[in-house]
Amino acid sequence: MSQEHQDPDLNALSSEGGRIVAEELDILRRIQERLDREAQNAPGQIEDLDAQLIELRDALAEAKEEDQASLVEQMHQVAALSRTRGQGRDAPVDPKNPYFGHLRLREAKSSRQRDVLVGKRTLLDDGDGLSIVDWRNAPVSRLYYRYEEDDEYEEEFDARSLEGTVMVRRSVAVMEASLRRVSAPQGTFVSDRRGRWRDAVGAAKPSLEGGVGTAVRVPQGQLGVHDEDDQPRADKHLQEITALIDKEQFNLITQPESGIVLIQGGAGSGKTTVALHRVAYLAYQDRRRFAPGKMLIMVFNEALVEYIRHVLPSLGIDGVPVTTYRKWSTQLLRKLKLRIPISHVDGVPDAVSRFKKHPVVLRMIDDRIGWQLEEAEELLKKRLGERAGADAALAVWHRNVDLPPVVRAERTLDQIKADVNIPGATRAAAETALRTIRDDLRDVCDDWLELMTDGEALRTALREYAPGAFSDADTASIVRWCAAKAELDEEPEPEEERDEEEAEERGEPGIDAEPAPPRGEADDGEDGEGEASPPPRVRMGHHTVGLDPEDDAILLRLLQRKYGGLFLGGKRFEYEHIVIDEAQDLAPIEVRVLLDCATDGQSVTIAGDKAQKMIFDNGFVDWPQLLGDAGLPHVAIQPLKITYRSTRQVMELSRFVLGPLHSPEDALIAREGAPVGYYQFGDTGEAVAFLAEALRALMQREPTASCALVTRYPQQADVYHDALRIAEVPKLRRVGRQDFSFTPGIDVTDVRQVKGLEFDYVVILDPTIQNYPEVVESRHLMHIAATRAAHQLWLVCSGPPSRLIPEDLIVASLE
Ligand SMILES: Nc1ncnc2c1ncn2[C@@H]1O[C@H](COP(=O)(O)OP(=O)(O)OP(=O)(O)O)[C@@H](O)[C@H]1O
Repeated sequence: MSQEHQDPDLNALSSEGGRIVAEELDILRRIQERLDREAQNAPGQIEDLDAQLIELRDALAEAKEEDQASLVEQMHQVAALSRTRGQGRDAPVDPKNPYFGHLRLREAKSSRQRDVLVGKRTLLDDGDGLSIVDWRNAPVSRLYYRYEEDDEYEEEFDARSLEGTVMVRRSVAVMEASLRRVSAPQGTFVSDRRGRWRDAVGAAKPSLEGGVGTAVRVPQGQLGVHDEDDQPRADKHLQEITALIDKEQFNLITQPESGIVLIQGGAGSGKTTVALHRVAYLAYQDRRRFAPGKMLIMVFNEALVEYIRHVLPSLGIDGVPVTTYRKWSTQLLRKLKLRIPISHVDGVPDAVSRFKKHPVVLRMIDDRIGWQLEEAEELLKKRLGERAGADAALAVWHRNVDLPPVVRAERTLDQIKADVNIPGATRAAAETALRTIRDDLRDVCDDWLELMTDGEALRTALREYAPGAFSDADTASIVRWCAAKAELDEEPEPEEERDEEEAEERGEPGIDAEPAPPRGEADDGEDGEGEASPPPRVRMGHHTVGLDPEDDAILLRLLQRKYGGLFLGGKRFEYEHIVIDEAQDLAPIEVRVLLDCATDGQSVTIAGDKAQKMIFDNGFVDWPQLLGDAGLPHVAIQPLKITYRSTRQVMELSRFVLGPLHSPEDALIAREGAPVGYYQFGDTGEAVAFLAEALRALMQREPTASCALVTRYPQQADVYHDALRIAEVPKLRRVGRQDFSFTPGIDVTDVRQVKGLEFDYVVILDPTIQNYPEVVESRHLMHIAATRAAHQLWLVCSGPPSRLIPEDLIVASLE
């Protein structure tokens, strides 16, 4: 593997720069020679890691104290390597891009120096003092992410403390086997393709000290800030940026595996990136527990599914399902085979949707279960009457108080059946009562119907639990809409028809799982009933009744509360880790359902930003309140403070747009960039002419750029798209249904489509007073649109401008 075709030319560097780059070139050469050697000598041969471990352990037993720490660390690496072996994750180090970080450590006890490189795979030290550690191998990589050059470090390795000094800490970029950039505290040095090195002045990386450097100079009216040598990357999916992870991000990624980690941060601060790295980190720590199929990444919309999915393989977590709540809940409910057909109706009135997402529903469910249990007990007492042994039978029921209701009924039934001390007649009476109780408790469809259709109970709950949240008109609309579902006709339909219909609903061939008897339901044979036959499907006249989309979570929650979890094929349906991205847009009940799908220990990562709310009827106000409503009042919030995506200029505008919704105490840390452009026109035609020219020029100058033209409403996007197409703007796409291609070009879309995504350039079309009035919703929406821009933002307005736009920006444009 040769480093460069030509010898590197370091003449343009200072002597210190030259020394640093020469050192890095030498290290890369040594690593590449070793990889070459290993590839030639032992293709496919796997080191005997166990033997190495034993050898190291023996050496440790005899080692002098000053040598122990480094032996322990080596053991750690070998152990890590052997853990990942055979899992398809032991791919060799990629010689084209073997590592991205370099540490030189001097150990306190031995004063010995070693070079530790940080990459995506492990390469053990073969005696020349050079090794590569996997970034996920936390005790070692922590030194890289947490310490600066010249820092003294002290870290625990397997209960031993490792102390020393970080002599060198540099990040390096190796591309196609060539060293192209070295960032050190002394400076950043870059090389062109021909190996000519120079100092990079004003590196663009923002830091906590504040984004320094000068704004990019772009001629007025020109869209695009890149020159020929510095084109944006062509793949517009979320990038793998492990090399760039900062200390705070790393701390979040490496939080202990159990418990909830809440990642809050402004737009573009890396929340999604951190959440995905955390998944990769966990998978590395315990590959069996955190196997891809046992984790779940829940995102806001289909575009985000697509945006994120591509980065999973490079993080080593290919195969982790990425989905949206709606898709997940619908598929799950279908698999659970309730007697309600799981198909959704549109056009739910706003008040109904708001009600069904409101935490009041969680309270209503709890209340209902509470009085169901009271009624159950009454029934049991009544049936037992004054019989001998009635108290003993009741005591069994009481003993099981902590069990989920259905399980409680079943367990009590089983125990009483087996209890020979209770007289036979009493047992028989208890059994009959408990079967009735159990069957009543099991039927969550009934629960759902009654919860949603009992007008009086609804009114009382709204009054009591959400005073002021719903007007009388809202309440009337909720009761009316829900009551329509009370007219359900419970005629069972013929078996055949049901199967056909179900297959049609799914739009996919068979669902693998058998009808899932929730726990305890199947093993009931002894009492002569066997498995319950599926209850009748609910139909209204001849039409199958559709659920409101919000009903999914209600049904799932009912199942969880009744059965103590969701059960498929007799097995608990749960995940070892769940990521919830954009959590501010989920309802507390949805979050609650997800949290209860996590295994014990609740390993969950929640990411979100309250400034990027898009769903305004879910009752979200703030994290403590969401988590409190979802039953988790005490989760620490660790905000990310650095903006990586957008420039300071974009962020300043975005904060202005947020107005009172933005906390002024948050410092703005972002790199410098081009000024935000505001262009005012008399009508759309004029705006289109101006835009067409700018966009044609952009695509010619920067063919790999991505640009989003964002309107407030879809119809407006149609108008602009058609006009720009006629004006022959190249690579123009109308994106209306989340179907972004994540390739260079111009996407004309509306603001609701772009959430969570990133574009090189964003143009907000017609930020007028009508489109963005001074209300909370517009503030959030315009903020989301603006913060999608990585490099430059324009506002192109053909009407009276919104008050959310700073006055001086508008005035300046007129001068
Ligand atoms: N430490 C970092 N160094 C450089 N770039 C970073 C860093 N962390 C994140 N980024 C980049 O910043 C951009 C935004 O990241 P990401 O989408 O994860 O942020 P987010 O907080 O989820 O954004 P939003 O809330 O706006 O959707 C991405 O391009 C990502 O690669």
